[in-house]
Amino acid sequence: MHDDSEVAVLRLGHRPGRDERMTTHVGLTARALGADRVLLPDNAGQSKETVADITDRFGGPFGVELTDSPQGIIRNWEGRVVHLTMYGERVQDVEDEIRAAHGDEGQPLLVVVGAEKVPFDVYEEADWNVGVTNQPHSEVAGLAVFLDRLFEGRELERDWEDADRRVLPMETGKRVESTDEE
Ligand SMILES: C[S@@+](CC[C@H](N)C(=O)[O-])C[C@H]1O[C@@H](n2cnc3c(N)ncnc32)[C@H](O)[C@@H]1O
Repeated sequence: MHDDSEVAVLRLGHRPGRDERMTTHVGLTARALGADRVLLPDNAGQSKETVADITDRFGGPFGVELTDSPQGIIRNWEGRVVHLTMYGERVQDVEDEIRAAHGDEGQPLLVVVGAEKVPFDVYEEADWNVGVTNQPHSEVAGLAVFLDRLFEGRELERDWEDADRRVLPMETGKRVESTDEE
């Protein structure tokens, strides 16, 4: 989140058509909840465009990239790898250790989420396989809870740079203002 070492999110797998919204939402959630960038499979170009467009309008910094070798990213990652999976260790049991590696030791963190079945190699290559509950749900939900635990809520207070527009929080109604008004 720019006050610590890097946090990148890697989306493993993307079924064109079927996963379009989910892959986009992995990117948008990574951005909104404090990751520095998201890496998407190279067949997810439309999701990349949408995330880049939101970043242009609502601010950053946030990076979105395509990769033709998601598993290569994991193998070559210079830092620690967290794989989110319902089969993993309980997030509440390992979050301190992960936070210490990232925050105190300054290790860049790669957070991996799947789509369909995740190859077993990923379970072996990850430093932590982490379950946000051990119940089946979604990569977007798992990612959101994990990032909020990692940052201990600080991501909710962040400022956005180079935004064209900003939402004014309201009890009722919707108000979006142009940042040119300042
Ligand atoms: C539809 S699930 C696929 C589940 C599949 N059985 C597997 O783990 O290989 C898609 C992704 O959501 C995430 N996910 C689902 N449930 C989760 C949980 N309880 N904790 C953490 N991540 C979860 C994982 O990243 C998973 O790869």
